[in-house]
Amino acid sequence: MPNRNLELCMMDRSGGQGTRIAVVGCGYVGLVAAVCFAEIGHSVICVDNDAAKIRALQAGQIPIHEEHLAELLALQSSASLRFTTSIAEAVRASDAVFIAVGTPPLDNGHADLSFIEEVAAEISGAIDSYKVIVEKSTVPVYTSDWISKILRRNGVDPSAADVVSNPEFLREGTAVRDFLCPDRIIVGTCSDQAFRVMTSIYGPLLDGSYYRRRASADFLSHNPTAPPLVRTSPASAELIKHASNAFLALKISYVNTIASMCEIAGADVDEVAHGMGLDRRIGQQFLSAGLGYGGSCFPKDLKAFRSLGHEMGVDVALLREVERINERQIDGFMGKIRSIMWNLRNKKLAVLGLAFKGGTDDVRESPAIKLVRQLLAEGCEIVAFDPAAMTTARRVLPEEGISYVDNALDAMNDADALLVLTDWPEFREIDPQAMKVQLAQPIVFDARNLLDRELMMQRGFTYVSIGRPAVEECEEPVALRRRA
Ligand SMILES: NC(=O)C1=CN([C@@H]2O[C@H](COP(=O)(O)OP(=O)(O)OC[C@H]3O[C@@H](n4cnc5c(N)ncnc54)[C@H](O)[C@@H]3O)[C@@H](O)[C@H]2O)C=CC1
Ligand SMILES: O=C(O)[C@H]1O[C@H](OP(=O)(O)OP(=O)(O)OC[C@H]2O[C@@H](n3ccc(=O)[nH]c3=O)[C@H](O)[C@@H]2O)[C@H](O)[C@@H](O)[C@@H]1O
Repeated sequence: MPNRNLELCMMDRSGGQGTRIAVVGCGYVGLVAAVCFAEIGHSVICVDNDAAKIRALQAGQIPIHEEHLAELLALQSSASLRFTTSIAEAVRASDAVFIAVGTPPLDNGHADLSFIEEVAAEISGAIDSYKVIVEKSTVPVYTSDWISKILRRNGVDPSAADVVSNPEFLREGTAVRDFLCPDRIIVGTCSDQAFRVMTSIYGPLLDGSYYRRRASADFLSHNPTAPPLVRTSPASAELIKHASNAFLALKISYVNTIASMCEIAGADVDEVAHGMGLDRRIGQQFLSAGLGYGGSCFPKDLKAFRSLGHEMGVDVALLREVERINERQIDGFMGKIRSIMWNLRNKKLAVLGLAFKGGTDDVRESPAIKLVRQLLAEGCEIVAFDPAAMTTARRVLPEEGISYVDNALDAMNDADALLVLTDWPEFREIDPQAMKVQLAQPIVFDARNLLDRELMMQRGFTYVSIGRPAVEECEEPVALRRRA
């Protein structure tokens, strides 16, 4: 059967001109989207109301740590990608306007949509020809209806703009690859005209031409395949995004519950998760037990989704339980630290990892930051290292009781124990012998099951991880030192 979407997109791209795109919001999503749209052949203008950020971007500096973003930005010409603080200028210069501003949580759990409203109102004033307004930010169902209402209230003729929901599924740390090689592209719209513009924008991915052009690029996944484009109603598209994030969070809380059972049963959660994940209906991904999920999205999106369900009168106790399990992970890990270290006051602890996950400088809702705060409150002395998140961590952590060093081994120097809190792959490469030389006591708490448990056991460490039997040091009694 002919692929109608593909035909449409090939028709649209026959001139090879690309689409004129504006992206509002130069954050983790907006900036990645803007650079990637330019990379696949469009002419992009990216807007932010943070003038310092725009100045940095105009000078070729990337304000976030994201693999491959800088090299991709450097590949774009000033004609294919430019930056401005003016929404009006960007709207006039484009056919599609992507809104990628933040949607942080309000105190009551709902998403704060005031940035979206502000931007929609500003866009309205600049509409001078037909535009597709694309909701890229994660928003509750019916937000696209509200955006349409805002446009109309600000005098935009209904025939002059269509609002489309096109949720984003990229992950920080692998954002470029995720954006360019997505599992699916969701386009929620009732308008055929808007749908044609969207298929044209994603055309180079849908017809595979972009993958052929960049055949050996290391920022693409190995053997990328053209993603399916799924057309839905706007409401379904909005729900797909929230429901996907909630499901992934649910998987993590589920495996963390299984990890607690493994600890009591003397089983190994990594083995259990592997065995479960081989069932294709379950899958291997998002079954890593640990400190729980963090980041700028899962915690806030779960809250927003639950608040929405509650408002709809739907029983969302399942989602509350996912959150409760997640919140308990930090306390559970604190308990493990106490059970080995006894008193925490004046203990010197080396911390590896502050970001909410490996591969990013983002510390928003980072479980590592939450744990460090608790340790500091209990009187520990912390020496921390993170390959990318030290600057962002300094902004949110207290100044007292914590110092930062430039590499992992320096953090361990004379420490009573090592804590691995973020899954940076390079932490896996640290030589256990070198660790042992540095540490005052060979004690390791691995909150991400990153290190090789067998090896740690062979090398005589006291090694505590998640959902795996603890290895108690047995060569000599642990003589925990206290500092004055
Ligand atoms: N961070 C992630 O991995 C993902 C985030 N999302 C969603 O995308 C949205 C954006 O998230 P992030 O990029 O992480 O946020 P962010 O906070 O990194 O970036 C938002 C940007 O919007 C700018 N902004 C705010 N108000 C503005 C205005 N009136 N005019 C122009 N610029 C304005 C801010 O200055 C900031 O640079 C959120 O809804 C989030 O849930 C979706 C998928 C992945
Ligand atoms: O909406 C969003 O913002 C994004 O949220 C997540 O992406 P991200 O938050 O960047 O990172 P993830 O890789 O999903 O990790 C989230 C948290 O879960 C934790 N996690 C992840 C996987 C796992 O198996 N176990 C686990 O504890 C991570 O350490 C991290 O703290 C989703 O994976 C993206 O699809 C989505 O677009």
